[in-house]
Parts: sequence; structure tokens; C-alpha cells
Amino acid sequence: RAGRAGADADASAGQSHVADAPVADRAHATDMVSPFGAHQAGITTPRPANGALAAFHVIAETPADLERLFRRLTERIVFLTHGGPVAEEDPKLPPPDSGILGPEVPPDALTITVGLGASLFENRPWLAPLRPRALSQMARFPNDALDAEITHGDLSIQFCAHTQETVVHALRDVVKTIPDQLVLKWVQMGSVPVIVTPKGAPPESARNLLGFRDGSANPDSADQGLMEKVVWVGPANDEPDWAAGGSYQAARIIRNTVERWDRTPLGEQERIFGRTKMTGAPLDRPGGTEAMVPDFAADPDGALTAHDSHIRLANPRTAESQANLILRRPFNYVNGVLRNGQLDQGLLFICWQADLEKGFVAVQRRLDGEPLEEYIKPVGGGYFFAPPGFQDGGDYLGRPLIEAISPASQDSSQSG
Ligand SMILES: C=CC1=C(C)c2cc3[nH]c(cc4nc(cc5[nH]c(cc1n2)c(C)c5CCC(=O)O)C(CCC(=O)O)=C4C)c(C)c3C=C
Ligand SMILES: [Fe+2]
Repeated sequence: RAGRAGADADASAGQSHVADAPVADRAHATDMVSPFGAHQAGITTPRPANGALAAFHVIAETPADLERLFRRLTERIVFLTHGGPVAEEDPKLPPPDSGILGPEVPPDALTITVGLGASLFENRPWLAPLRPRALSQMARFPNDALDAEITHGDLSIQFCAHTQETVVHALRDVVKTIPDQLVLKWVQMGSVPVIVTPKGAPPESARNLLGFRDGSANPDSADQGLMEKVVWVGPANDEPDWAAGGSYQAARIIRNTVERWDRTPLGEQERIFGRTKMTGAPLDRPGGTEAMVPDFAADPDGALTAHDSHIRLANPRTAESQANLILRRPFNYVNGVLRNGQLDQGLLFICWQADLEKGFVAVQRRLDGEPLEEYIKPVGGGYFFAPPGFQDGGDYLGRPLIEAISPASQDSSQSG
């Protein structure tokens, strides 16, 4: 051992530094999720461990301004998601890159997903006729205590990546490079635990901060046919032509009163969700797995799964409720401590659907008044519409929308 220590000392002669970076975090830094395609990335692509949702006020008075914003966003998305060396530094100028990822930006599975808020359309007469049909300011539901400072926005950007540093780096890049058109309104960071399952074992859903597996009954995001029905706007949806291939994002910052939850008996917790806490199995499948499907028809009195349990209300599994499927892609958040001394923790709930009314709004209306409300308080978020994706080589995010703006509006903006 003494000899080995001596060799190490020789190799690091003149250095006193001990590398302390957690190595496992860097294992997947070269993973790249393509930003190109019919749909934006970050919706049906696999959810990595870290995410953030940021909402901005947009400064764009003419169609040309808006096109410029979309082109600049596209340029940043393409660079940040592919990664690469940061620009040369001139000591006389502020560094072009924050530097927090070092001289070479890794792709780190980063996705950047842009959504448009109702106010972007409503405040611009040349854009208003093109507003997606169901896009409105998020209405207040009975249990909500929405804080205006963390609600709504002209434009949302969802950042997802393996590491929090990549998420923060991308957010800082956008804020720095487009300050004249994007003014940050609010941002909520989040994460989900990385699950390591033995080889060959079935996949497990990540747990939320109430300790339950979250995502068990999500529709399969790898099933493209299903995603065409549930997530992507298509011919069956009564939407402007430019919106085809896009999706509605419903985002909710939902505080969890974790102190009270942690003092609630296990049986009560399981009754509230309708699932077994450790395994995630539906309550009518004791000893089963989270993948098993509850049979509510065989339990008409709610003896096994209460009628007001979260899963039975969210998805009663009737022929009609098939029309209300949504794709959930949430992140847990931990924000420190509230003024009243309680922990500020909860769920950055994000779901995607082709029809906002049939999707999130219908499900939330069924959940209104559920027993879980004693432990949750929605405090922010908003509705946004993610335009379709863009292709490599000259295309840009939002092009179908820009091209759909009436020529009269384009002309008046050019002459003015
Ligand atoms: C309006 C939509 C929903 C909100 C808001 C919501 C909040 C919320 N959910 C959990 C925890 C769980 N949700 C689960 C299932 C589930 N939730 C919704 C919808 C909303 N949840 C749906 C559509 C479903 C699936 C129902 C089904 O098809 O069976 C579960 C069970 C496991 C799972 O399937 O994911 C948990 C746990 C929290 C903590 C929360 C707000 C903080
Ligand atoms: Fe839920």
C-alpha cells in the first residue's frame, strides 16, 4: 500500500487537487435527444432526472419581431441540445457562455420545449385569429390558491436533462442571449429520482414526494399511434391548420403539505390514492404490481377502491373516460421553507394532450373535491400550446404559425 501511495504522489507531483465530482452523474453526458422532427422534443421523449419550467413575458410587436424570436430560440435550441465547444473568450468582454459546464457543453439529453400562452395571442391583433381553440388563461379550480407571480405567461420553456447543471446552463443561456425579447416571469425547477432496477426486472415508476409511485397508469409514450390520439393535434381536432403536430401543456405547481401527510396513517394514504404505497399495485390487486389494471366494474360499491380515490376519479375506466386520457410528465420540487415554517415541497405537474378541455380540464373537474385536496394546494402554473416541431437545415420553430399570419398583417408590419 505504501508503494501505491508513493506512485500516486509521483503522478500528481505539483498538484494538490482531489477530483470530487460525482462520477455517476457524468455517465450519460453524451446522450443526445434530437430537437428535429414533426413534434417538439421533451413531450413524448423519455423524461430525464431533471427539469424546469420557465414562463416569460414576450416583447414582439410585429410578425417580424415574433419570427426573429422564434429563429433565435431555434438557434439556441439546436446548439444547446447538440452541445459543443463554447465560443472563444475575449477578456475585455463578458464571457459568451456562463461557463458552468466548462469549455465543452455536453448534450446531456437536454430537451427544450417551447409553449405559447393565451396572452401572446390576445395582446396582438395580428396573432389573435390564430389562437389555438382551447388556449385560455388557466381558470381557477376550487382548491386553487394561485399566486399571480408564478402563474401564466406569454411563453413557456421546459428544460429537461440528466443533470440540474445542464438545465440551469440552458436557462441562463436563453435568458442571456434573448434579453430584449424574453423577460423571465417565473421558473420552477424539479427532479425525479433515478430508478435502478435489476437487469430483466420490470420498469418501476419514480416516486413523488408523498412517497407513491407516480406514472404507473400513464399511456405508453413509445406507442406512436396512441400518442397521435392522446397528445398530438391532428385532423380530428378542431384547430387552426398551423397547430397540427403540436400539443397543449397544462402545468400546475402543486404544493404538498408533507408534514400533515407524514402523520397520516398508511391505510388512509392508500385509500386516498387507491394504490398500495410500496408496490404501487391497485388496491383491488393485493400482492400485485403497479402495472396491473384495476377492475372498477367488479367493485361497484367502492369496497376495494373508494369512489373518491384519486385514481378512480382521475380515470374511472369507462368507455366515455377513454376520451380523457392525458400524458403526465411531472417533476418533484423542493423549494426550501415557507414563511409559516412549513416545508415548501410539491409536484411540478405537467401533462400533455391534443385537447385541453377533454384532457386536463375534464380530469381536474372530476378530481375537484377529492380527499387528496386536504394535502395539496395548487399555487401556480398555466396553460401553453407547444407548436409542432421543426426540421434540420433552415427550418425554425413556429414557422407554420408565422406563415399563417395574414399577409395584410405582414405588409403593415413591414411598412411600419
Ligand atoms: C388533473 C390531472 C391530475 C392532477 C392535477 C394530479 C395531481 C397529482 N397526482 C398525484 C399522484 C398520483 N397520481 C396518480 C394517477 C393519476 N393522476 C392523474 C391526474 C392528475 N393527477 C391521472 C390521470 C392518473 C392516472 C389514473 C389512472 O389511469 O389510473 C397516481 C397513481 C399512479 C399513477 O398512475 O401514476 C399517483 C400516486 C399527486 C401527488 C398530485 C398532486 C400533487
Ligand atoms: Fe395524479
